[in-house]
Amino acid sequence: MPIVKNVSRAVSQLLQSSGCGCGISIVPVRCIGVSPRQVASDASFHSVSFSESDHPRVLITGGLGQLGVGLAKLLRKRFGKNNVILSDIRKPADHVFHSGPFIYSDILDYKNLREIVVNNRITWLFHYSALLSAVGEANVPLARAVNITGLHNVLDIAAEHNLRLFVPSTIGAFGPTSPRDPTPDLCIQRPRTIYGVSKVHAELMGEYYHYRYGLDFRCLRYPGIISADSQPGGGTTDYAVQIFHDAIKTGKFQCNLKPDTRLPMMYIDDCLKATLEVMEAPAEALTMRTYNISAMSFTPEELAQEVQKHVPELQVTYNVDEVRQAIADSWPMNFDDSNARRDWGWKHDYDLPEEESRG
Ligand SMILES: NC(=O)C1=CN([C@@H]2O[C@H](COP(=O)(O)OP(=O)(O)OC[C@H]3O[C@@H](n4cnc5c(N)ncnc54)[C@H](O)[C@@H]3O)[C@@H](O)[C@H]2O)C=CC1
Ligand SMILES: CC(=O)[C@H](N)C(=O)O
Repeated sequence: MPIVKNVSRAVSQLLQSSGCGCGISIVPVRCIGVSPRQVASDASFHSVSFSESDHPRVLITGGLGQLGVGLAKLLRKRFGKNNVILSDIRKPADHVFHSGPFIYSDILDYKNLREIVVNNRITWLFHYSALLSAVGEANVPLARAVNITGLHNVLDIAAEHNLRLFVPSTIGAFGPTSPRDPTPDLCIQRPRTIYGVSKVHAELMGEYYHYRYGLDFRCLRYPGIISADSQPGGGTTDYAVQIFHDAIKTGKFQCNLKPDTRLPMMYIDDCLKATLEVMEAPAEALTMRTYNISAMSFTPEELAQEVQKHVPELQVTYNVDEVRQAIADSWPMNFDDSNARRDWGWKHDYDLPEEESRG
């Protein structure tokens, strides 16, 4: 039986790692011989399998965002510090730079990305670069370039060099015409953000490359991720991270979603655990290449109440951002992840207590 810790535990852990000193010590394939860019449409493909006895050599793109540094830490623990390279177009903080290999990589630069993969003998690629939902709506051309053109570069390089490729998708890959409570793996997907459209595109392209070229593509649709020691990158679910920082720093939090907006959420440790597990799952266990994963679902009001148990003086007000609210209202409220649980044994560790899990 998995240990299901309730969200209070997660909240308390989040608050502790945020650095607050209040009473409760809250411190707040197969492979193709040539690139799909060069391949003739009638080409046949052969299989070259990745040697499982070796540690993978890992590259993480977009690794300086909310999730990448934590992923690198987890993977380095498992595969060794020097086998995991973080990359981004931003300058790393000192502690990140000194924690293991870091390299500049712009995913829009195909040749540079290919050079990094070849020179470092990369075998697994975690493609985290993206513009998230809210920032994507504020700059659609850039989001289209990074999320779609960048993905094409990554797919081609992964197929050409026989990489195992992980690309995260999101609850944002669904839209107002999808069933929202719960949302199954296979259903109507007509998102209304460039972010969502680009993620549906990524799911379909990855699956197509899998069937067409034998690319070992693996994809999880993440819920909103909550974390304490990393900042969110401009998404609709950012409030659920910001509340911890504000609770510690100012004791005041202004929420940009309505108090009763229910969205699927997950604690970062569960998210990173699932990511490693699906990458390590034997290929024959995977009946699909894109899976929903789920842990808990809550509203801003419910989360605020939970945080107030630890920081009773926290004042919460609501100032709704219409763009984010419209996005949230079109996203799933609860996620059905039964396929992930059946196929590769997914289990979350952090949850809401039963009686609080539904409004
Ligand atoms: N954080 C969350 O709640 C969720 C995240 N995801 C997905 O997980 C992945 C990682 O998410 P986060 O870390 O939260 O994102 P983030 O927005 O915090 O970080 C994305 C990173 O991509 C980098 N980037 C932007 N343009 C780039 C380029 N041209 N070349 C290379 N890097 C570039 C940015 O510098 C940034 O560090 C994304 O693909 C996101 O869609 C999915 C669902 C939920
Ligand atoms: C759920 C996501 O994909 C992301 N956090 C966002 O809100 O855009």
